[in-house]
Amino acid sequence: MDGAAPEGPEWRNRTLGAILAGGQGLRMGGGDKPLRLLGRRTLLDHVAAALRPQVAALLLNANGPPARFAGWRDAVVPDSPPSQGPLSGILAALDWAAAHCPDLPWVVTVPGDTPFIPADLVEGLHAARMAAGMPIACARSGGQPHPPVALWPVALRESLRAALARGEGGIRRWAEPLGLAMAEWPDQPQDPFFNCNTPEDLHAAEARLRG
Ligand SMILES: Nc1nc2c(ncn2[C@@H]2O[C@H](COP(=O)(O)OP(=O)(O)OP(=O)(O)O)[C@@H](O)[C@H]2O)c(=O)[nH]1
Repeated sequence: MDGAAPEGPEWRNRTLGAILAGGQGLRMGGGDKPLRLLGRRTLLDHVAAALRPQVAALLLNANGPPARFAGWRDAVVPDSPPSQGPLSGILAALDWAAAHCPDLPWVVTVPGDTPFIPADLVEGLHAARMAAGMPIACARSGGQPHPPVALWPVALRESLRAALARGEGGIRRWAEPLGLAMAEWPDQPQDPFFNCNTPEDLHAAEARLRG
């Protein structure tokens, strides 16, 4: 899809990271879930610290006034309305990559509430889609897929736009017919894709952080 396949760390130079923070966070009590504190840092800071070394550039997909992310040093990119869940954020990231980063044909998305993502996430997703000969790769742990944690070719953005225009909002409903490879990580002793949906999840993550 993107010509010759670079090896190993070179994927970093071909991939944009996008942190998805466009949801309402209702189970957490509403507001910006990624701005909740986990230890001394926000969830967003944890995700960014883990993802930034793996990508050439980073953006934050969030809706509403960007001023609340005042400390965020990279782009804040809203959905193109109407928002239809995480796929709208994925499309916003693909469009931003096409407009601003012509050298980056790939986007990796990670939700802003998933603070323990693996250090080899981007490499593992590229390896999985190449091994399967498929255009998209999604993270899986303990047999459980995590569709918002995935690798997307920028070239698929018109297909995604058309799916959203048809009102097809599910990630797997759109991605599976195109070819969705699974990249597996162990979920033991701890799941790297644990996400914080509720205050109780946040307490569990704090206990995990303390070791
Ligand atoms: N861009 C965008 N992202 C969304 C939207 N809805 C959910 N997401 C993102 O999709 C991922 C998974 O979302 P959930 O945790 O299920 O939803 P949430 O709105 O964050 O939380 P709840 O309201 O508690 O369900 C998170 O990264 C969300 O930020 C949306 O309408 N637009």
